[in-house]
Amino acid sequence: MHTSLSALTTVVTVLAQHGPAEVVISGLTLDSRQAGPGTLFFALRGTATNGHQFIPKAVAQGVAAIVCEELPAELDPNTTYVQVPDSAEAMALMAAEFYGHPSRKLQLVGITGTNGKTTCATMLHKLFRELGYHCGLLSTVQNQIDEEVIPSTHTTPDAIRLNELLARMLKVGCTHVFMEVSSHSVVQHRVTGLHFAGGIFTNLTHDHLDYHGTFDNYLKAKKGFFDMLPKSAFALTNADDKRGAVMLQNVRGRRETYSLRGNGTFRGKLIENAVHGLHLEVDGREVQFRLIGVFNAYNLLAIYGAAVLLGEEPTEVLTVLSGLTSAPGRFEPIVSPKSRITGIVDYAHTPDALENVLQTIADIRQPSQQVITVVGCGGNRDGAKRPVMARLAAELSDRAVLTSDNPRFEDPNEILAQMQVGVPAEALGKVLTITDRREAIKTAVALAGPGDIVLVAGKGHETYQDVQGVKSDFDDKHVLATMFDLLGK
Ligand SMILES: CC(=O)N[C@H]1[C@@H](OP(=O)(O)OP(=O)(O)OC[C@H]2O[C@@H](n3ccc(=O)[nH]c3=O)[C@H](O)[C@@H]2O)O[C@H](CO)[C@@H](O)[C@@H]1O[C@H](C)C(=O)N[C@@H](C)C(=O)N[C@H](CCC(=O)O)C(=O)O
Ligand SMILES: Nc1ncnc2c1ncn2[C@@H]1O[C@H](COP(=O)(O)OP(=O)(O)OP(=O)(O)O)[C@@H](O)[C@H]1O
Ligand SMILES: N[C@H](CCC[C@H](N)C(=O)O)C(=O)O
Ligand SMILES: [Mg+2]
Repeated sequence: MHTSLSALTTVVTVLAQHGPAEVVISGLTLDSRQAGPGTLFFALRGTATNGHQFIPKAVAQGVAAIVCEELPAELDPNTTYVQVPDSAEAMALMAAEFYGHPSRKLQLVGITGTNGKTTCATMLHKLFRELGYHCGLLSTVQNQIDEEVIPSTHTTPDAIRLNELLARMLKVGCTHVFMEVSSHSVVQHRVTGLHFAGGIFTNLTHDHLDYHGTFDNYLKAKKGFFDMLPKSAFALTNADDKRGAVMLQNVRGRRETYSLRGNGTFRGKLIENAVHGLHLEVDGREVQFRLIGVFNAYNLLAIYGAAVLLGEEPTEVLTVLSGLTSAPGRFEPIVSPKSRITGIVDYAHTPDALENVLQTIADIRQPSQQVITVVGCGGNRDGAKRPVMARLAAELSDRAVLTSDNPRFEDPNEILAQMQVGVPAEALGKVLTITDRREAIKTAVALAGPGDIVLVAGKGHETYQDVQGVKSDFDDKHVLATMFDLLGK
């Protein structure tokens, strides 16, 4: 792929330009370590470091051009420098142009919200595959082109990777793409310049306050996605969420809502939430689904609403949707062979998700079943979640084992100390703290009697534990199965 630099600079505000005017660009990068001859290097102001300091390195590696906010004191005469007001924004706009605006030729649907993005995106992808379409998926668990799996490193990729993936999807004949839009991606301009056919809002609760500073900023980031939807797009929001209505304020897209309380465009009514699945009435039709939990009733309504807004036939959508399972690591059961202990692996890593999952278990359990919860909180992430999640685990379970979940560059025992602060005095007796996650799961399984429930929360589909930047193999599902076996359960 080749484009002239001048074709790319037409889509951004250029404050100043130095060096050769006519340059051929054969690739884009935001990382000097990937920069080489023919590439256009974007110097981004990061949170850990400043990409501008790597400009000399990129020049030494022979890049064709540089986009930056500040020009270096010394300019290399053979390199073109383009000064812009915002490198991240320019990168997104230029990446969309470089890859030929694939989003304009696809039905691109973005999903934002604190919880439920992966569930909705993955199930929409499965649904549209079953309906006979070629389609793409961009999600926390993995990216997909039809059934081809492309590993993902972020919930929402950076703007270059994003446009590159969309272009690949378009090239192989995809018509629809379902993607998660994280709050980080909105603030960092990863989705700027994309053309969406629709946006979905799931809910907004506590997460990522370390990054956004305040809840209001977090809301603004999510709202920023709805604000960029074009007039032709649908803006589908959860009418039952406190922030659902805010998301629709002043949007250009068509305003649509879903609700379990009877006041949405798409209406659901909960008939039964049982261990074998949800029984719902959706727009007057009774349907049995395989997913469990009231929170999943919301996800199912959002998926159904989006599919109908994309032009699909409601009855057909419900028929297919009723047979689908959720995304990997979302309320995934694994039953021990002898003692029939139900292990549940779930990606609940926010207070709201943990509360919902524990409430769901409370709704479907038999009185004789004890609930034992294993949970930790990630390092280098929002610290304010820690005491709240420990409190919820202690209050809503019969026993809780607090443990580690990707400590990253933090001391795991310090994270655990912050969690313990949240455990109410009267619940201290039922809470254990075991730093090693494998030992914690083993202890929970050892504590479980026949028929009991062991919830292992926080990591879901993840297959690693990140300690000091080193990711070692760790899979909650696998560890649970191993412990069932080891302990003869
Ligand atoms: C906090 C955050 O979002 N950070 C993202 C951000 O990195 P950063 O701002 O820290 O970058 P930096 O390390 O300061 O570097 C600044 C610039 O210098 C460049 N650089 C750096 C070193 C070098 O030798 N040469 C060089 O050119 C870097 O490539 C970068 O362009 O930009 C990078 C490039 O796009 C991302 O990879 C990185 O994601 C980090 C790894 C991350 O963990 N992000 C998480 C928090 C995240 O984005 N999560 C969301 C939401 C999760 C969810 O709830 O689902 C997601 O969408 O995944
Ligand atoms: N609609 C919902 N409301 C509240 N909690 C939910 C909802 N859907 C899923 N959850 C809970 O949140 C967890 C994460 O769900 P999911 O992966 O779909 O969310 P996400 O928004 O993609 O998360 P992330 O921000 O990590 O990408 C699930 O394992 C479940 O515990
Ligand atoms: N997308 C979320 C995932 C958190 C998952 C949890 N296992 C952790 O590592 O904190 C984040 O990056 O904050
Ligand atoms: Mg996700």
